[in-house]
Amino acid sequence: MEEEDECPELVPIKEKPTGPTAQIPVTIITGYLGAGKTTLLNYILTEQHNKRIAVILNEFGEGSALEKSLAVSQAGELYEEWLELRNGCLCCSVKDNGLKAIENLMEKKGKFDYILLETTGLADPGAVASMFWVDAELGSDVYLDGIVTVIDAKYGMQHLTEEKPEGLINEAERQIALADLTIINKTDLVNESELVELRDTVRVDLSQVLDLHSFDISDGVRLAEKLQLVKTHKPHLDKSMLTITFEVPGSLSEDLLNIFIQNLLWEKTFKNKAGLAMTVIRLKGILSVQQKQKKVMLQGVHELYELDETPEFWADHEPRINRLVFIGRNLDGEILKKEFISAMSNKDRVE
Ligand SMILES: Nc1nc2c(ncn2[C@@H]2O[C@H](COP(=O)(O)OP(=O)(O)OP(=O)(O)O)[C@@H](O)[C@H]2O)c(=O)[nH]1
Repeated sequence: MEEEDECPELVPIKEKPTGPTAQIPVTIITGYLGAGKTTLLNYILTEQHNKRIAVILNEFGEGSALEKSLAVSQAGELYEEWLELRNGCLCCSVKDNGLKAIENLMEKKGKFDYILLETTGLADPGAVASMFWVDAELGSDVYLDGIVTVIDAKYGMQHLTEEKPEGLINEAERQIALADLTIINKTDLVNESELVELRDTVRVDLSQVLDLHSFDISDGVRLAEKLQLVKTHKPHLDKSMLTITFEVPGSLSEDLLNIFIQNLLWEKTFKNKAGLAMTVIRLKGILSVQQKQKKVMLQGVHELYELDETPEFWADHEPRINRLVFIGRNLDGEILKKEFISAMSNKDRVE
């Protein structure tokens, strides 16, 4: 056949096979803390009915168990299987585990049409992506299809322009620089000129990597080299960013809860032992609120927060336990927990 004449007889292993043995595309979904990655995932999972989609989460540090349950309670049965990639911080050492997790998943559940991998808000997607090209050499079942970066229209500029301490990279910037596709989310929270400003900034950022993409096409440079070009030797974790989680039993007064959250997010009233104000960038919780039969979800991003009843009832004998996750700077878990308990017992005591 004519086509066969044109093809070399031996197909290199890195060529994508087609047909039933085709590799499974992996899309990395990245974006800063609270940008809307999970919201996007839920949307994709709801929209795509005829595909088997596996979702893999790489959550940050100790918060993983709770974050997992938060996502599950949002998406219900859509998720076929949960994988907690142990190290939390994928960008450092989860490399092997990440692929292993995918392989285990496929072993257990059969092949998927698509894999979505949500990184943590503080991840360097370059490190996540690199695990796929390393494995591509070994003839993996999966290949990296693209990196999608979700940007928060309201806080994206702030994240991008944040001055990092010497030697640290700005995660938000890197997430955008490595994106194949950027999605500006939460446009309802900004006006037209704020949106234009962000769009222009992101475009400028993108132009810095457009060369890499074109290089990619003209010279057949693969992702490996592309990543090499944008590789940084700087340490990529901002150690001042901490995750605090704690649990407090009882049912909370909604009024006192609002006061506590506002003091924390708006007034920045609480200080750590060094006297520095605790700054929370991301806040999540599953709470028991007085007079509410259903679990209440707390979601906070910088100064914005919402308390929403979930569809899930507290079971009859289920202990009412409030679980909270705080991600931010200058946080002290002990002090924060003490402040929380004290704020909640201010008037209506925590039962
Ligand atoms: N106003 C508004 N809020 C949104 C939109 N998309 C998401 N949110 C809210 O933003 C908050 C964070 O959304 P998530 O999807 O959990 O963000 P995330 O990027 O997965 O968060 P992390 O994984 O913790 O980094 C939630 O309270 C969402 O309801 C939007 O388009 N408009």
